[in-house]
Amino acid sequence: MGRLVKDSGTAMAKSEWDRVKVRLKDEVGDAAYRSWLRPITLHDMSEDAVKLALPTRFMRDWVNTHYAERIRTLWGAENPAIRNVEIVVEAARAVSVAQNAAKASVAKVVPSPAAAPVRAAAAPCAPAAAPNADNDELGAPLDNRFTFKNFVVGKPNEFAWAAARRVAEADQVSFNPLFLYGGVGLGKTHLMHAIAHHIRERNPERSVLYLSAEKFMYRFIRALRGQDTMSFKEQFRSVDVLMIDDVQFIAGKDATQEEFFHTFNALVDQGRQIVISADKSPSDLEGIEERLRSRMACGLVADIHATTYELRLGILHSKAEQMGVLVPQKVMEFLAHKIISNVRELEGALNRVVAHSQLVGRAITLETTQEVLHDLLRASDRRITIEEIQKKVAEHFTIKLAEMSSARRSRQVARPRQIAMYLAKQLTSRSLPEIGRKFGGRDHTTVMHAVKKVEELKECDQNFAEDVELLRRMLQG
Ligand SMILES: Nc1ncnc2c1ncn2[C@@H]1O[C@H](COP(=O)(O)OP(=O)(O)OP(=O)(O)O)[C@@H](O)[C@H]1O
Repeated sequence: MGRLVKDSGTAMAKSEWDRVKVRLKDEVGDAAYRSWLRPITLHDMSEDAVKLALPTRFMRDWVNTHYAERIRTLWGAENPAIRNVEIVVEAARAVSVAQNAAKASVAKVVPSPAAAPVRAAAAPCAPAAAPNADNDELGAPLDNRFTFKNFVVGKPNEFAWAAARRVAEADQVSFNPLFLYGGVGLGKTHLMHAIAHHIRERNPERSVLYLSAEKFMYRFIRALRGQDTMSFKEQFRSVDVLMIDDVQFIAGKDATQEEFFHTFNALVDQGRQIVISADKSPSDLEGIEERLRSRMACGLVADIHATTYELRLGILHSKAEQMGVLVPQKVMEFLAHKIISNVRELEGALNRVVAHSQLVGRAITLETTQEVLHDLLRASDRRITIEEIQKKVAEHFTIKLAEMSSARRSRQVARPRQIAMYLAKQLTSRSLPEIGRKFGGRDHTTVMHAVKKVEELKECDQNFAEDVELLRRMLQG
């Protein structure tokens, strides 16, 4: 790449890129834009070439195959001097975005999905924890995968993530304590481990102690039994950073709370950092003494919200890349639509699909995914009815609802009917014969044909694909 253009050039490139993005969004539609094009960043630019960056190799390859030509043409129209548009993987993006965001403000909005590391293949069901010897005695082992690099940032978790980074990067105590809370499986433990890893890497002489509240209690009870509370106190009060996960566990455990309260105060007084996680905010923690609750709330309280579709998709890309497997975009979108409960389940679903494909030696497709996750999908099915689907599709194409069951075969009604059958297969747990019966008593092979036809059309006709995607979104609320 030639000479780098300086500030004014960069600003110009940015506005050109903004305009190209608007055109692209118009052309490819909202869903594809959000999945593939919005995460692109302008990496750098010379007089005749532009370098764009994406956070994962998978995304880079996808964009290269499907959109690069169009980007080149549109950029050429904006600025004829640009002859070459290159797309690269920028794995470090999460860190730099992270650092900037943490510096600027803990609440700063960052794009999602964030960068994922490019790593060699790993078994889909790799053991969770790789014990970290120096923490083994008193604390709990850290999971080597739970790093900032592997944490995908999106709207629901950006505040907690930025606060965690701030604590991990600060040389002095910033917020004390940092209190992270959120529902099950949304990444609290991941962020806690990431803080511990980061501090240890940057500053190996700082002693970081990470453990669950449950383990804290057991160690305390053991010390009481062994009449060795002095050394217990000493051990806990001499660390630089104390991290207690799932503090809700000590609800109702008065003696443990009392001890924790004193440990907490002793550490804060000495200017040591404390990080706590829980499933609820301090004020909502039942069974925890008021004085402890107010202590826990007096630093920074940051919550992690339920995931969004975009975050789930970003996490799936990141996890697939970490495993070194190629998962079709259709399957990722399907999973991101369907497995909405939490990240742990989403990850579990992806692991199952990948493990199945590797074990039976079959490619991952939408069909195999639906088969493998049959039980999970049924449970998470939001009970969209076939009647609702028929109604919505009929309204969308302005045909009569009765045409869904009629024998008419003209394209004008047959195509919407096929789309409705396809959506019924995708969004409900009804079998093909059941679907057929709801569409005027048609045979299951007709439904199968409709599903296949719609998939083919989605592949080759972008507008059609957008239409179907739009309907799906409307139905899923
Ligand atoms: N933003 C994210 N990016 C990547 N992985 C994530 C993210 N959020 C959660 N995960 C993954 O989801 C799984 C569950 O996360 P974690 O154990 O941190 O949840 P938790 O909030 O501590 O749950 P619990 O309340 O059950 O303790 C982990 O494998 C973690 O790596």
